[in-house]
Amino acid sequence: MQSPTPFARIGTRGSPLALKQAELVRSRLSAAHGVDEADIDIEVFSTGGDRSQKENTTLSDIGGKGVFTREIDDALLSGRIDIGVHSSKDVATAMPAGMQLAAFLEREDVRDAFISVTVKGIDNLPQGARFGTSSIRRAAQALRLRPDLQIVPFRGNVHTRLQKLLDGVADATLLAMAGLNRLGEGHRATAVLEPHQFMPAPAQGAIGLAVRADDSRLADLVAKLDHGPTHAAIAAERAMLAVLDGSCRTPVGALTRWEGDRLYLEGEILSLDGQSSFQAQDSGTDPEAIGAAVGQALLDQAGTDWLARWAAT
Ligand SMILES: NCc1[nH]cc(CCC(=O)O)c1CC(=O)O
Repeated sequence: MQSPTPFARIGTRGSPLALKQAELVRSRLSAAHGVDEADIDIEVFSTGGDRSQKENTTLSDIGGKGVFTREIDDALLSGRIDIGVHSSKDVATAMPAGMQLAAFLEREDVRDAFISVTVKGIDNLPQGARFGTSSIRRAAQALRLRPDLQIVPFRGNVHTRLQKLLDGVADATLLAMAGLNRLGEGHRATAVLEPHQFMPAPAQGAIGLAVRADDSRLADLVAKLDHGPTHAAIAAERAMLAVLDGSCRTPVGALTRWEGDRLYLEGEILSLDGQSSFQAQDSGTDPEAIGAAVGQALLDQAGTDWLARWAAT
């Protein structure tokens, strides 16, 4: 039911995971501000990333930056909605002028899950097994351990991918634990992967709230939902990604942890076949500075022409 004068209008994609996340944000907003959930509208948008799901395209094919957010960004900037709810890992580092990721809910499990209906782990896959993923990061990480694997394109929402496994389209896949948990499907994980071997995507597992940069009412509204440690970690990971071009054409992993007040960031870039990789790490108290330093250290090792040599075309 659309309220005539909603307290806030939330914009989201329409996948089951995106809707769950939007509903979570609505319930948090309602609790934080003492308003009825019925006074918070959820508006669903189809993004370019959603429309290309049926094709055998990788995310780098469909243009990368902003492909899962553009329609929601436009609605935010035009004032049709007040808050864009995103999986932060799908948000390009270069955001449109006039908007910002202002708040982050507490992060879910950052790790990737290995899922198979036939084997217990990646080591148990038979020679030349079909590994379903359209993520160049996950493909590179899997190929690093198992260069014999045959990577097969695997798109669609979480349930579609789980069904494809049951249908035998691939022998195994990787999915974010965060998405599985939010959908109540965490039990589908065959194994949770060690996050240094399978470093998560920068900002994986964190719901981000985008608002218009000039709107202080909205900034205050979402500030109550912000989880400080998550916000700082995402800032560091995204700052690292920004130095590394910020596109999804290159396999990039990031992992943060706290030791007291000190934030540690580890970063990794891989060649598409996973046979070359570079790692760097730094720590400190300024998230943006840590991220920039790790990104630069990775670039220094890989050489300035790394993107041309390693990027998906
Ligand atoms: N690109 C799709 C996407 N975007 C965010 C998540 C998972 C949830 C999250 O990272 O917050 C997923 C699915 C997946 O990678 O398994």
